[in-house]
Amino acid sequence: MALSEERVLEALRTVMDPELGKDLVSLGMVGEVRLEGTRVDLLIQLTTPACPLKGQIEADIRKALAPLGLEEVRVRFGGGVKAPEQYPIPGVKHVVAVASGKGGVGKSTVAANLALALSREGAKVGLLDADLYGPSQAKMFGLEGQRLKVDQNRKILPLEAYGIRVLSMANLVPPGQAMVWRGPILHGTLKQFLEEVNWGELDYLVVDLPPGTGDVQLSLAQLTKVSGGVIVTTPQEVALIDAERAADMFKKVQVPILGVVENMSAFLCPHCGKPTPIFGEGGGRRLAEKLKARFLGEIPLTLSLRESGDQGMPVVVKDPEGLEAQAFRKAAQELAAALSVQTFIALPMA
Ligand SMILES: Nc1ncnc2c1ncn2[C@@H]1O[C@H](COP(=O)(O)OP(=O)(O)OP(=O)(O)O)[C@@H](O)[C@H]1O
Repeated sequence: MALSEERVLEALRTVMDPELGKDLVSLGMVGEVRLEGTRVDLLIQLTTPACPLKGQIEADIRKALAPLGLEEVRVRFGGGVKAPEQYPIPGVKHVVAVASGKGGVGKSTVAANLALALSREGAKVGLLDADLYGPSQAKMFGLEGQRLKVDQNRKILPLEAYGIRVLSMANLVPPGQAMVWRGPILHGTLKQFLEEVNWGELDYLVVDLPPGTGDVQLSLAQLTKVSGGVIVTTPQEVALIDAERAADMFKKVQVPILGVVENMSAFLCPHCGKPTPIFGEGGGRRLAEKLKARFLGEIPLTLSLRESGDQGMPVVVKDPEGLEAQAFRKAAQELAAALSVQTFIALPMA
């Protein structure tokens, strides 16, 4: 049988997306097939630009096309499969809310580094610091004291740092000014952050929520479609109980839980590298099992992580090859995978 683009497509129907368990053609991932003689050029649109399985997909494509006897197979990847739903913030494909039950478990640190790790995987990312009571992202990104500007349509422009867009309440009010938020004002402020900001085109808008299960969580879910929530906890029993409450809150407002990140899993000694499980072991994984959610990974407790946050350069940027950055990269890939599963499997296809 002569070579044709149809035959190539037929062969691609046998290649499954490993996470989604459906073939590339039915998922709408085959963007372009260009056959010139015995060479073929393919554009594969990934369901998420931070797809951890590119390598495997490419290998499976090559295997499926081998019987056609092509001389050359070129595979390019894009990040543009259209999600089967329209999202209400213009240009923003996914809103991912990061929550914790208890304060001080490192939620903001995890949100910042996850956002940066997603961006390093090739995604366009924004970070909204919705921790209105104690905004810390401006400091974490070295953006303290910078004022926000507006565009020609009078929309707020987020600040840029390390390749992502960051918006924090800390850039709207003078440092040290006490903030008293009452329900309606808080709701209005969050609404403004979501609707009157020129976020541009984003694959992910990561929202750093205040700790606990309060008004902001509720407002966020009312104001926009949240694709999913991430729960940050330490392995400690008390933190786990509160984390479960944060998860319950997501369920109440119908936000699917994408996964659990365990922070401060074990202290890594900066001298000998020996791990010490200061807050216990395995709690995050157990919580994920209980919630029937994905365990996104463990982030160690290290001096370098604490210092990098205080210095205004998160560890994923400061030491991209270090153990901490690797842990965040893995968690970001798991998160991206969880999000494509829930976008393309849980929701009906368009
Ligand atoms: N894995 C870690 N290793 C070392 N230090 C960490 C780690 N995670 C967070 N920290 C440090 O712990 C402190 C609290 O972290 P962070 O502000 O991220 O917590 P939070 O849960 O967002 O707090 P809040 O409840 O105030 O919003 C910070 O000084 C941060 O640098």
